Amino acid sequence: MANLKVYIAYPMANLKVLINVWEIGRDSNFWEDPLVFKPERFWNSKLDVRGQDFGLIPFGAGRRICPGLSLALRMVSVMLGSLLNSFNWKLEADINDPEELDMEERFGITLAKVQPLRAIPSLL
Ligand code: HEM
Repeated sequence: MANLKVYIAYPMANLKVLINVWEIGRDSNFWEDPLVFKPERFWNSKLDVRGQDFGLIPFGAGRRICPGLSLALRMVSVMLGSLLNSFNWKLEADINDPEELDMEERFGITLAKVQPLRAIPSLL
């Protein structure tokens, strides 16, 4: 289990707890090669993304867990599969090697890339 990275704030006497999900995802005590893009790490993984394993909580956890979780888990694979099956895709600026992608992150409440990822679809 990853160490929970917890921040506590006291705005107007209401206790707020913020969980640093960004840091959990980069914790080398929990993830092997945390900075390497390795989707196959999840192939035989028993991690439960439904708020049970705090090493991976894309939908949050507890009372305020995302209520759209079940819909999202079904729809993301359907949408992504449809897009991949319906079009040819290439990266903007004729980048052929994904290693050349600029993955720099912009600081904010939610994480964004400095250079947006632009993929161009063409008909099959
Ligand atoms: C891949 C897709 C999605 C991801 C990664 C995601 C992630 C999240 C996260 C991290 C939270 C905050 C949970 C917390 O505070 O602990 C949240 C809240 C919420 N999500 Fe999602 N979500 C997704 C899709 C959806 C969909 C499809 C719906 C609705 C159809 C939805 C509706 C909501 C609502 C209403 C909240 C606020 C819940 C509350 O504050 O009590 N989400 N979501």
